[in-house]
Amino acid sequence: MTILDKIVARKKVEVAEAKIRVSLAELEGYPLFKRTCYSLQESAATAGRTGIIAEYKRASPSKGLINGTSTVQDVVKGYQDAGAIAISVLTDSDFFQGSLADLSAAREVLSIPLLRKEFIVDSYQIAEAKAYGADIILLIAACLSDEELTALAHYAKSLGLNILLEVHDEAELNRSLHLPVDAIGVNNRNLKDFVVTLDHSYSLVNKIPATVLKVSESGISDPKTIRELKEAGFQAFLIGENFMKTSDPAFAIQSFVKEI
Ligand SMILES: O=P(O)(O)OC[C@@H](O)[C@@H](O)c1c[nH]c2ccccc12
Repeated sequence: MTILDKIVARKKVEVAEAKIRVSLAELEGYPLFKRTCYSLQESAATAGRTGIIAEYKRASPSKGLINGTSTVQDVVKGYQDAGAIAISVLTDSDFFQGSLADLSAAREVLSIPLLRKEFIVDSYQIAEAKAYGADIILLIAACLSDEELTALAHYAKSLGLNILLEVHDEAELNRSLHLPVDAIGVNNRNLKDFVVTLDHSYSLVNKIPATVLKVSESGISDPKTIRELKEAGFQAFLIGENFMKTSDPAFAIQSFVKEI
């Protein structure tokens, strides 16, 4: 069993429990459920922004505890001030020490798109994302069938959410090309064995359609890498640990963007 299998198995139990606590009809009545989402593509095209999707990540299965002290609102405000095009907040608790409370706390202080970073296996989680203030959801091709991807993507679009579709290889990309997504992210980290290599980004970038935002995800720690990925055709860069591993992630992103 890979870590991804473990997370997905746990997720199905969590979702079943959540549905008992709060019905879909209740989620649809939450005040944030009605809000109009910010557009990720518009944010990326706004002058003065950096292309960085900056992530609030306390812990991860590959690194353990990354940052146990920096609070979500301080960090995401700092990311926004530094010119991030969007903010990613982990909401998984068991493996990443995140929560939906982190997501809605981030929403309170942000005026740029917010991504619910989650292992989505059920449309209920998409309704939750909307209800807690997300503008973007993540769909991970590695943990969804073609039928699931299609159904989840159409449901997210019906709620006005943006979709970041995550792939790791060409087969996953090919399965995703017909979906109504706003961005395609190439995860440089293999979620099955945690091996990180930027080769995935470089080999897939030209196969991603020009109509979607091209995102390179994970393992980025050097401003020079951003310049090279841009040169190769990427428009956005998902970065978590490199900022979160410092005692002041907001300061870390500010120094980083000066060099890109
Ligand atoms: O911390 P990093 O190496 O900068 O990576 C950030 C982000 O790409 C990573 O957290 C991530 C990418 N895809 C995911 C899917 C689930 C959980 C986490 C992720």
